[in-house]
Amino acid sequence: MILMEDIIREGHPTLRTKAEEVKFPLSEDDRALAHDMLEYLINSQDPEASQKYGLRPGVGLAANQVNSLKRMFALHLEDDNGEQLSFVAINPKIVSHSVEKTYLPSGEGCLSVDRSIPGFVPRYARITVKFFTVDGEEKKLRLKGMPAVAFQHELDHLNGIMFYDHINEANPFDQVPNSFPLGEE
Ligand SMILES: CC(C)(C)[C@H](NC(=O)Nc1cc(F)cc(F)c1)C(=O)N(CC(=O)NO)CC1CCCC1
Ligand SMILES: [Zn+2]
Repeated sequence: MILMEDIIREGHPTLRTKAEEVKFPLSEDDRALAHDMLEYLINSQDPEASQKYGLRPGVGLAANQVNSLKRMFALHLEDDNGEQLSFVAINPKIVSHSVEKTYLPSGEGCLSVDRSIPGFVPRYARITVKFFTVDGEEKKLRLKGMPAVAFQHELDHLNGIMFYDHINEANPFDQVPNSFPLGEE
């Protein structure tokens, strides 16, 4: 299982390296990695397991964060209707997006960043995404709200981008045009 010591922190070069497309059919190692990443999120959100293993509760985890340059990430979070989203996205892409942007009013954090960095992180408010499941099935989803923000945060990791790269240095709480805080659509 993945523990906090397996999650690399900012300064590690892999966080700034672009990950490579995964080939199908997945190797046993790739399947195991995909499983372990989702398992981390589930464990981290389970009070007993997170307490027992000292896991920081997370809603998303990208392969770069466990020092693997494979284009895959796991998401485990509830959507705006309280539906549980739980999947591993392989070779994910944003195929279209809204003009409007949104941002978490409390700013973003990251399992690979052990400090808090104030500021709004502009994200597309609505995205249409495509990715493959571990079994090679192509999925197409339309996301908004927290799932849309998390998908973009994780996809950034696969491209070596950190959330704070998007914060306006001069005015971290700058509200970019055509944007609204999450939850206040
Ligand atoms: C870094 C951490 C703060 C643990 C963050 N959790 C999180 O944002 N939880 C959360 C936020 C809400 F607004 C509502 C809610 F229900 C739960 C997280 O898991 N990540 C995952 C990560 O670091 N992936 O690489 C960072 C988030 C920033 C935006 C989306 C994911
Ligand atoms: Zn992150």
